[in-house]
Amino acid sequence: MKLSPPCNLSVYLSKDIRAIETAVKAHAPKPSLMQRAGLAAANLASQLIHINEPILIFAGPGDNGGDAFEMAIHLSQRGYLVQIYRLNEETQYSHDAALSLGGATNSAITWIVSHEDLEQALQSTSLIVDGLFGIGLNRAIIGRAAELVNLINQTSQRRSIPVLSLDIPSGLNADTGNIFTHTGASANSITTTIRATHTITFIANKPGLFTAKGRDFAGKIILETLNIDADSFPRTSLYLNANDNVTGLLHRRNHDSNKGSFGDVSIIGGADGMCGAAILSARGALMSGAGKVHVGFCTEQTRSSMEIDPQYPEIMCRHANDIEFAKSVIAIGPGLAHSPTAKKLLARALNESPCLVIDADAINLIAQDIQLQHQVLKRREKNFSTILTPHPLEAARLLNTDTANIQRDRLEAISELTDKFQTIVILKGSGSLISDGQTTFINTSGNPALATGGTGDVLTGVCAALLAQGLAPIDAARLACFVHGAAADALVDAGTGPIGLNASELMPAIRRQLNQISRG
Ligand SMILES: NC(=O)C1=CN([C@@H]2O[C@H](COP(=O)(O)OP(=O)(O)OC[C@H]3O[C@@H](n4cnc5c(N)ncnc54)[C@H](O)[C@@H]3O)[C@@H](O)[C@H]2O)[C@@H](O)CC1
Ligand SMILES: [K+]
Repeated sequence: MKLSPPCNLSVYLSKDIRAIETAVKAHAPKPSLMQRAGLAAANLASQLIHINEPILIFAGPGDNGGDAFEMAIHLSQRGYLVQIYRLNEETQYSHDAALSLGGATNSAITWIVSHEDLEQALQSTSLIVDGLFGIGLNRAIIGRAAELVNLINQTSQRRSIPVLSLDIPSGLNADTGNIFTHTGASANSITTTIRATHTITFIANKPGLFTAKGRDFAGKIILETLNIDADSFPRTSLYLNANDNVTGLLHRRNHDSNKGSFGDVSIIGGADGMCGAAILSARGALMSGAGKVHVGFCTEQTRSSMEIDPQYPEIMCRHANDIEFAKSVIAIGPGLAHSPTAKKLLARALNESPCLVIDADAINLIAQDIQLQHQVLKRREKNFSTILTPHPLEAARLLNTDTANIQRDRLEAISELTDKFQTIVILKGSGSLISDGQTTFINTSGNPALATGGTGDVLTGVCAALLAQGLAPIDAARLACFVHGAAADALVDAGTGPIGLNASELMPAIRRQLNQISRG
């Protein structure tokens, strides 16, 4: 993969961003990063609202507030009616922020002090700017700051006006995408965060904007690298998974092809009463271009529980025992259940299948059985490819913890999973993570329409089909996640969802995405 930082898909933790800031301050101090950030934010605001419209800017006690002052200076020079509300006026500003405050004080800006004036400004403003806290936030927002956050959120919702967050929505953890939480005397947890319509993020993308709660609070994300020289960016092992870096993973097909050119996929699962999950995976594989697709049903009888998939007779139905595990890409788990037969089939797949996707009940069986875990590890020694696709609860089972602990820091969780199992892992959820243990990608497509039964089974089928078409396992996992999410996005844009979108409707849309990408 040709990706080297800085590019608009690179992602950095806040400690790395601090290091970049330090390097820039040493080598290219002028204009200051705060001045550059303020100018970039003013340019964006100018696109969001018309000249002469009022803007209400909230400035916090740190350098995020400094960015806000710089922005205010530019906007007032351009003729906007700028009003600023400062949190914590006795604060000890940094050198840069104090300079910016000085500049703002000498500009034609209205400083709001009283509660009445603030109420009035909230009623009349066309844009709210959140410069309260950035990557320096280190605890939950409480007290007056929390009141302001709630006022901002309520006003923007009631009046349908945009909220532009500077760097990151105040309250969001830039590294994890979680909201800082405070447990008060009543033991009730307080979580307070700005719900932005736009976030202009400075220097580099932060993971917290794209995973966990980030996508719900950041709105549209605009990256401003502030003209920082490429040499100031360290190497990163964290990237976004987006259209720009998945295009090209799936090649245009040669005319001189046959069904053998695109590989065989066999889905192992569909125990009695759970055929649907395996069928959805098989259809997902078929619609994603696999040459031949089998389902091996894991039933207690010797015969397959279904003779045929009536809607897609192309899918060949067998008993799982009749599948040749070494000869096709195997996806095991959807509807597999926990029977002794299921366990035997999983042990066989781990031992024999060079290319394996492990999902659902197969993950749960592995979580409960140390012997199966050893078998997963042995696959690496044999140079076999393996993709594990847990959702947060399955991930928690694999790591002997609970879902909250997985979601607390999803990047840390996926790193533990790749370390423990030495496989490629897709940690599903908002901002799915994909990692091979060396490089981690945060998926940027998808929406809540995917939060319905069966979509995970489809994803498994898509992964398997892409492996069967010869993609490297990490590329298959990345492309599968991207098209799965992009298909849901396209359907929602067309009005099919988010409410009521189902897994079956997703598959034709995935097929369209794959065809677009292979042409692109
Ligand atoms: N350092 C730099 O060179 C640059 C910084 N920039 C901006 O500066 C931001 C980081 O600035 P800072 O490190 O000053 O941090 P912040 O502006 O995020 O705020 C931290 C300040 O708030 C206080 N604080 C933290 N949590 C609090 C809470 N829950 N309630 C009340 N007070 C709390 C801290 O004690 C500190 O004074 C970035 O996000 C970005 O917006 C940009 O100007 C680009 C350059
Ligand atoms: K902010």
